[in-house]
Amino acid sequence: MGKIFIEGLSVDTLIGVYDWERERLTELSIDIELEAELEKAMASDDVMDTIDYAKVADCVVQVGKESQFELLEAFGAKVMDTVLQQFPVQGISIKIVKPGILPNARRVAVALSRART
Ligand SMILES: Nc1nc2c(c(=O)[nH]1)N=C([C@H](O)[C@@H](O)CO)CN2
Repeated sequence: MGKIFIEGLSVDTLIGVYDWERERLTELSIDIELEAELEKAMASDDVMDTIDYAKVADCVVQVGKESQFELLEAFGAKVMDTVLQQFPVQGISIKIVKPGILPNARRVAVALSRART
């Protein structure tokens, strides 16, 4: 078993509770941690034997393009379910950062995780 990380992935999506947030896209920054079996790729040196992090990143960007959630929590659930569906990972943890949304905080974030059942 091993881990693959994608850090600071920029994802534009329609998200937010308030009317003004639903008039434009918001740029989120997402950290992703994937738990996966990496022994085969360690031996073969072949990208076909691992989780291609470029494909995971494209998948998450696409989820952002297609979704219109109010809450970071609901968006995060969709991201995790989609990655678990499309890639042979054992588990996924994500941190979704929404910068500059509160006047008195640099950023807000939620951290979520799911394991394959
Ligand atoms: N736990 C959460 N709280 C809030 C969220 C959220 O996604 N999760 N979102 C909002 C608004 O959309 C925020 O971006 C602006 O205040 C408020 N609280």
